[in-house]
Amino acid sequence: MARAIRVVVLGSGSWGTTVAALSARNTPTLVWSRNEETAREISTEHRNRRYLGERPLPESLRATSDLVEAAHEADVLVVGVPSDAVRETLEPIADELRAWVPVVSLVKGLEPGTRLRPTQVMAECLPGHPVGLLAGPNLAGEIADGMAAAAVVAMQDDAVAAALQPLFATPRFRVYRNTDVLGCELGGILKNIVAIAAGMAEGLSVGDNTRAMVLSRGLAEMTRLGEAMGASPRTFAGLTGMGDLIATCMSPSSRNRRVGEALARGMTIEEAVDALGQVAEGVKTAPTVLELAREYGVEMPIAAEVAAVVTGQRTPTDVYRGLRRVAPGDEEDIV
Ligand SMILES: NC(=O)C1=CN([C@@H]2O[C@H](COP(=O)(O)OP(=O)(O)OC[C@H]3O[C@@H](n4cnc5c(N)ncnc54)[C@H](O)[C@@H]3O)[C@@H](O)[C@H]2O)C=CC1
Ligand SMILES: O=C(CO)COP(=O)(O)O
Repeated sequence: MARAIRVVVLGSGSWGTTVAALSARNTPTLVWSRNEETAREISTEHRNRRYLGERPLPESLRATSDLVEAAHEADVLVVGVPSDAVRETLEPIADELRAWVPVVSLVKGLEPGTRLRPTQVMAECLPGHPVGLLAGPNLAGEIADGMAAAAVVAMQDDAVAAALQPLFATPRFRVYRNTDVLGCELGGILKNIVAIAAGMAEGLSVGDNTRAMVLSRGLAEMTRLGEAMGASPRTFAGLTGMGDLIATCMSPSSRNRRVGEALARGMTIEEAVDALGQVAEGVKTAPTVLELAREYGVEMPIAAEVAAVVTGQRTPTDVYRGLRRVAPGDEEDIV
C-alpha cells in the first residue's frame, strides 16, 4: 500500500495553524513554527494559544521549529507566513525539498519592493515545483471553531488541484477548484484594501448604503485590475473575489477591517498595527497595488484613498467626505 501523503505547513499563525488542523484530519501533517515554544505547545498541548486561544488542535498534528526537517518531510508544502516573509522562509529550503513537491500559498499580500504575488515569489524560490494557492472567505477563528465554509484550491494544472482537494476538505470545509491562479490570488490580496475602507466606514458610522457602495465599487476596481493583468473577470464574482470581500468587510474579526476602524477612531497607523499584534496585509499592500494600477493604466480610487490614509497623507474623515467630490462615471466601465 502507498504511504499517506505528508503535508507540511510553514507558519504557525492563525491561518497556518488552522489549515494544518484541517489537513491533520485527513493525512499526516507537520507545522513549522519559527518559535520553539509555539511548536512545543502545538505538539504536546494541542493548542496555539497566542493565535487560536483554547481551541483544541488535533492530537495527530505535529510541530517543529526546524525548517530543514520540515522541508525533508513534505510531499505537499503549504506556505502560511506573511507576504514579506515568504522569500526568507523559502530560500533556505530550495535544495532540501524533494523534486516536484506541490506548493500551496495561503498568503494574501504582495512582496514589498518587487510587487510580486506570493505564488510568483514561491516559483522564483522553488523552481520546478507546481505552485498554486488555497483561498476564499476563510476567517481562521470560525473555521477553527468548525463553522461551515468553502475555499478554492487554484492550480494551473487541474489534475494537481484535484489531488490536493481531499487533503484540506472536511465535511464542513468544502474545497472547490479553479485554474485561474492569477484571478484567485488577486481576489484575496485586493479585498484586504477594501476591508480597510469598510473598517473606516464602520468607525465613522456611515450608513449601510454607503457601505454597500464601497463593497460594490471595491469589487469593480478589483475586477478592473485583475482583467487588465490577464485574470478572468468571472473569478472575481466567486468565492475568492466577492466571497472573500464580503466575509472580510463584514466581519468584526477581520484584522484589515479592524485596522480601518482603529484609524477612523483616531489611532495612527503604527498604533493600529501594534494594537492588532497580527498581520493585516492590506496596510503594506495598498501603496504597492497603486503602483500596479499605474503600471496597468487602471483607475483604483478606493485603493488610492486607503493608501493615502495608511501612509498618513489623509484622514478617514477626509476620505469619506471626499466621496461627494468624485464624479460618477459609467457603472459598466470595468476596464
Ligand atoms: N487569519 C486568517 O483568517 C487568514 C489569513 N490569511 C493569510 O495568511 C497569511 C498568514 O497570516 P496569519 O496566519 O493570519 O498571520 P498571523 O499574524 O496570525 O501569523 C503570522 C505567522 O507568521 C509568522 N511569521 C511572521 N514573520 C515571519 C518570518 N519573518 N519568518 C517566519 N515566520 C514569520 C509569525 O510568527 C506567525 O506564526 C497572511 O498572508 C494572511 O493574509 C489567509 C486567509 C485567512
Ligand atoms: O483573508 C481573510 C479571510 O478570508 C482574513 O482576513 P483578515 O486578514 O483581514 O483577518
